[in-house]
Amino acid sequence: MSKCDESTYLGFDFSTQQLKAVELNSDLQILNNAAVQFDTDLPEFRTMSGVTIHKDGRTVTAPVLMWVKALDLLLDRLKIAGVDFSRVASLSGTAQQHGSVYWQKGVHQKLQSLQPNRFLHDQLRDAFSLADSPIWQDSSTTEQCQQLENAVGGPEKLAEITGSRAYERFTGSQIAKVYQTKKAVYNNTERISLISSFACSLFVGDYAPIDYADASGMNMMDLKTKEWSPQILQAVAPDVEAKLGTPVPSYTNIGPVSKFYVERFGFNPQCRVIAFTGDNPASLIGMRLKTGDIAVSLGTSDTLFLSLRQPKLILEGHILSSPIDKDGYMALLCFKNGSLTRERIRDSCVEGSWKLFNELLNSTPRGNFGNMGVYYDIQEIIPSVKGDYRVNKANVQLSKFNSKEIEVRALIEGQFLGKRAYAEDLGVSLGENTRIFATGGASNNSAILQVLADVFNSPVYTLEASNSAMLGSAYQAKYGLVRSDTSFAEMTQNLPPPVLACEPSRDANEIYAPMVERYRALIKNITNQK
Ligand SMILES: O=C(CO)[C@@H](O)[C@H](O)CF
Repeated sequence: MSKCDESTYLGFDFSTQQLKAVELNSDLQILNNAAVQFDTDLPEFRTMSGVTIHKDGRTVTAPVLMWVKALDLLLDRLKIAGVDFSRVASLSGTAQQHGSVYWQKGVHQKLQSLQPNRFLHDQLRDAFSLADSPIWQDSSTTEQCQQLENAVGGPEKLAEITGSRAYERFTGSQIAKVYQTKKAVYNNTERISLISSFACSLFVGDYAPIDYADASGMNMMDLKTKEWSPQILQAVAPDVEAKLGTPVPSYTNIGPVSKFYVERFGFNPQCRVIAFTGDNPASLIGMRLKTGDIAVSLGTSDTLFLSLRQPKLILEGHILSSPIDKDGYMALLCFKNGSLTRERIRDSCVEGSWKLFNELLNSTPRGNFGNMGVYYDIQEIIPSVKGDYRVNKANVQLSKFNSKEIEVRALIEGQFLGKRAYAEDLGVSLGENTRIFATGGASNNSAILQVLADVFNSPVYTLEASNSAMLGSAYQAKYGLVRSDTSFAEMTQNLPPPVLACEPSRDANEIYAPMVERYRALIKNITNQK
């Protein structure tokens, strides 16, 4: 640690299942961290894996007050972990993307005058016109998606303007649904935040702006002008622009931390709050991706993303504004059925033991004797399919495999075959210099990483910590302060290089290249069956 600079930096990650934070020193080394698990630490909100799936099976929400109460808890846990808040020079954060928070009329003044002797959740109990926020697992807005695409002239046009065709979880359709089905709520709302800018607002004690990268996941911002598209605003709901505020670059220095934190936790009044962003953009920061590298995040959602110099028109997946270069971009593929699906198959095959899961995975050959499976607990994004589907080497559909080890390998190979198929559709071409960077909870599982390396026929690297989104938000906290005289590359040049976790087997491509084509045929067959 450089002797002279005792400053520290905080990064907060409001993810689907937990709220966590990390403290870094001025050399970006990890000093402390803490976490709050929503289901177990805040059982009064009765969530399952941090969310509430409604009776229709498509509406998925999370209680806003749960996130507020989690922050009260987390700050106390950070203090117990040894964080000296007076040393924090700046903080930033990240959150699950697309979710929206609806602030009640008249709350602005309360947000600016929070009392240090009371919990945040106690003071903000009545701050939200919608108690249960729609989140990224929601798929109930198909009708509103259709309306958005019709308003601009079709899916390609919407993708050209915003970086994505209409997606059910994207905020534009979600706001439109609130306006159409809960008009009183909409009319009683003075500000609409993303979960990232809502969290940032809690720290600045004011409505924080939405950043470019997370705004790219709303189907509302013009990716080129970085302004809300007037055509789309009109199609979403009346007067919505006044409720959104103006988007800002993701590294924007928003302002000082609010008095509430200075007086309640001893933060330095000079501590700056840097704009919060979405978890995938933050993960791109945390992984310090170079052009050509591919990131695979294995979390509640699985995502695949990469840096782009220029946007491109795609209909499966998303182009977002880069979180560290306002003229750069990132491509993102998101798969809803990630860790929870892996846990379901683990529980059904080996009663919850990852050790046994890995033994079964390692006991089966690459290619799984030609067996292949796709497993979608909830409506998947790409492909738009729900349910489990299995085929044998003759591509005959089976209701089940006759062994657990076949099932385990079919799950993991199927998840990665899908990622490779859609990445190649995106224009990714796997070559001898391709590096896969793995992050997220499952990136700690070497058996799973070996399958990733084999399916992509590329070496897999991991980083110091598996939570790259949280780390990335802490890097952004410092970058937002120093960027006027230090590039991001210079700021992070002394961080440990990525670690080679595993390399592809020699026969990987001859096994998996044909399986990618069989995967495409299986998906086509399933979607035709629907
Ligand atoms: O919907 C997603 C990205 O488009 C997910 O990765 C969420 O951000 C997970 F929180």
